[in-house]
Amino acid sequence: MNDVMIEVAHLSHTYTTAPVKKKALDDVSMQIPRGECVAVIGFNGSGKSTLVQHFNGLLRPTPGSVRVDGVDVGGAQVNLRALRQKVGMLFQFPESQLFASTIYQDVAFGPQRMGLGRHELRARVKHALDIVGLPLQDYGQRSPFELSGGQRRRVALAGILAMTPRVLILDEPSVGLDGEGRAEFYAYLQRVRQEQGVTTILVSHDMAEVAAIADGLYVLHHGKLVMQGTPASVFAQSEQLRRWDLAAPPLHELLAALRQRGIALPEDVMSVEDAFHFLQQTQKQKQKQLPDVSSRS
Ligand SMILES: Nc1ncnc2c1ncn2[C@@H]1O[C@H](COP(=O)(O)OP(=O)(O)OP(=O)(O)O)[C@@H](O)[C@H]1O
Repeated sequence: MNDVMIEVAHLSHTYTTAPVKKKALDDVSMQIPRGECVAVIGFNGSGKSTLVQHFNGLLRPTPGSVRVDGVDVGGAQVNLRALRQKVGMLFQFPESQLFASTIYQDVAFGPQRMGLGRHELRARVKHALDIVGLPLQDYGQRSPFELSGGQRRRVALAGILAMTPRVLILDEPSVGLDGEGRAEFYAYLQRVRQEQGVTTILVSHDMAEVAAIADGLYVLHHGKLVMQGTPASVFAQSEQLRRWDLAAPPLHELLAALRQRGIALPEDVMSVEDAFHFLQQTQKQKQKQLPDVSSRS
């Protein structure tokens, strides 16, 4: 099996509907590995949403190409329905798109249109609601409108999971949630990744969030892909990021400042605990190397 889930080659996109033409993507090429969680970051208007809308066929690549699981999504033969089943997309404020009178009906809406039998449909809805922590027996017959914002967003996520996608795109999934709602949402997202091995693409402004969850980052600036790498390697470039109106999370700023002052923290040191452990080990090694003056008399 190919290790690349999404392959973008020389993709550009110009909106022609606005009063002035707008080049939103400019010759972007990238390869998103299968099963990883990656994040697309960049200042407002840098092209993040435009890029990910190419992954499920909402926008067609002209010029350039996008292949999802080996299939050219711009090809004349592409089956858009099958593509959207494979690539689930959670838009910003997805809870505003809930419409059915029960949570069951809402989550069942997508898979119902796939022509599944009643038992398979119910099993899928049950599994999806279990994953997001809203068990069918407790929540299935309730109205989504009785739930908190964070819970409603999880219902929307369950609606996508019930389609068993191989790729999950989340556009600013935590915007508008309070701290607890965010933490809960991300805990369930981690579970989705562990249980279903979906390739996850996150569009986010929240750098601490992406540092905590993503395996890899892609940085867009004025429609161009200007940097890519692990969160540690990208956030180590804090001066460069500032030029693109981005800021590394405070913890990474602190680690970068320590490195600049000569403390040789390895790149995989990503938390206060890691840094503390590393410094403690270094201290111990130094002490071992010192001559033991106490035994001399
Ligand atoms: N439908 C559209 N018609 C015309 N211009 C558009 C359209 N959608 C986006 N744009 C413009 O294309 C550029 C990229 O927009 P896009 O939404 O992809 O950026 P973004 O990085 O996702 O922004 P944000 O962080 O604000 O959501 C922006 O200048 C935007 O104004």
